[in-house]
Amino acid sequence: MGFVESQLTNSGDRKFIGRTLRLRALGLAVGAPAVASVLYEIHAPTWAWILLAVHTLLWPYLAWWRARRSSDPRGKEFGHLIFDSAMGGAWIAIMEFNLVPSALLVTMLTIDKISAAGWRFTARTVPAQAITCIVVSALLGFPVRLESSMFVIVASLPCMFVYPLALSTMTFALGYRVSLQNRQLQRLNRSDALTDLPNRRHWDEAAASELARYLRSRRPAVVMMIDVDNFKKVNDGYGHAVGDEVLRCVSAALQSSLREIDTPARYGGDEFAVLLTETDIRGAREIAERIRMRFLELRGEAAAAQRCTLSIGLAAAERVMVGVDDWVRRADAAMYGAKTAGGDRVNVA
Ligand SMILES: Nc1nc2c(ncn2[C@@H]2O[C@H](COP(=O)(O)OP(=O)(O)OP(=O)(O)O)[C@@H](O)[C@H]2O)c(=O)[nH]1
Repeated sequence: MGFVESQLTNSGDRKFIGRTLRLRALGLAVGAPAVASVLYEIHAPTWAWILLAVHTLLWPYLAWWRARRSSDPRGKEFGHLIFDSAMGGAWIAIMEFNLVPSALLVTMLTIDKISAAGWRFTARTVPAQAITCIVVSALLGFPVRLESSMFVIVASLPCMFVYPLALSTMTFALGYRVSLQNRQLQRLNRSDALTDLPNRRHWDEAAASELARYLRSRRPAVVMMIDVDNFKKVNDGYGHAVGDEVLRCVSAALQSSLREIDTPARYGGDEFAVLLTETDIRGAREIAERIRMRFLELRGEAAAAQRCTLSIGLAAAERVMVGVDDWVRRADAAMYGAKTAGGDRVNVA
């Protein structure tokens, strides 16, 4: 497993465990009064009270400690969830199947498992719950008292309200976090890490829809291809880090010279592309000159020493174009024209 994957898995594990541990502590805190009210009514023996105290106060911390120490915390926590179900079964038997708290316990334990690991895992916990319930009930002589007094119902109220509210709040927070992460991933997928400009894939999509719009409405649009002159010399003479800085300068020159509606992109290596919407060639030439001059101001000493400049080619959208490739090819040819004429200039297809 790679470093990034293992980091993701670790952080996913931590979140999963944090969530199940919080739910366990809360479930036990709100469930304990309901169980205690039944123990009080049936004059339960001391061992039952001690078990309730240990289970409520110590078990959440013990589970947390065991999960933290384990090399497979997620697997450990799945084991703890099965133990929770088993204990649920034991408490139902000890409470002599008192209707309201028993039903609440089964419901809480079931939704808890479904939200943590889905139906398949939940089904696996059922035998544990059923077996402990039967065994403990048999040990106690199968006592059954199905009804619930008002006292027990009132003691069960926190469990009825607090737990579902907490669970739905946590589920919402989880969904919200996932949607934020998805948006972030989408953004990363569409941008270039070095320059923070859109990447080629994003730009190609934008150019394709702009060309379709031009063919329908005839509203002008221009593609600008930009290549850095003598870039290799900066890389070779000063190292890639300085080369990277020059590429960031191109990005800064673009961002400070373009309008909101234009789409710049890192097209690859030291080549950049810009989609200028609602712009004719005359306007595009002005913008290109602005970018060229701005880069000269920003480029830094190393780039200046190596005469690092911009060669820019422009091509307006035309009816004969069959696709974006055609459009880019023309702008590229214009850009090479600028380069062969000495660089540091703007050339129109
Ligand atoms: N620092 C840096 N260099 C890169 C990156 N991507 C590509 N390059 C380098 O950019 C250079 C581009 O090569 P050329 O286009 O031949 O360089 P040039 O000196 O500008 O050549 P002309 O365009 O003919 O002027 C290569 O040396 C690549 O290794 C990058 O992300 N960072």
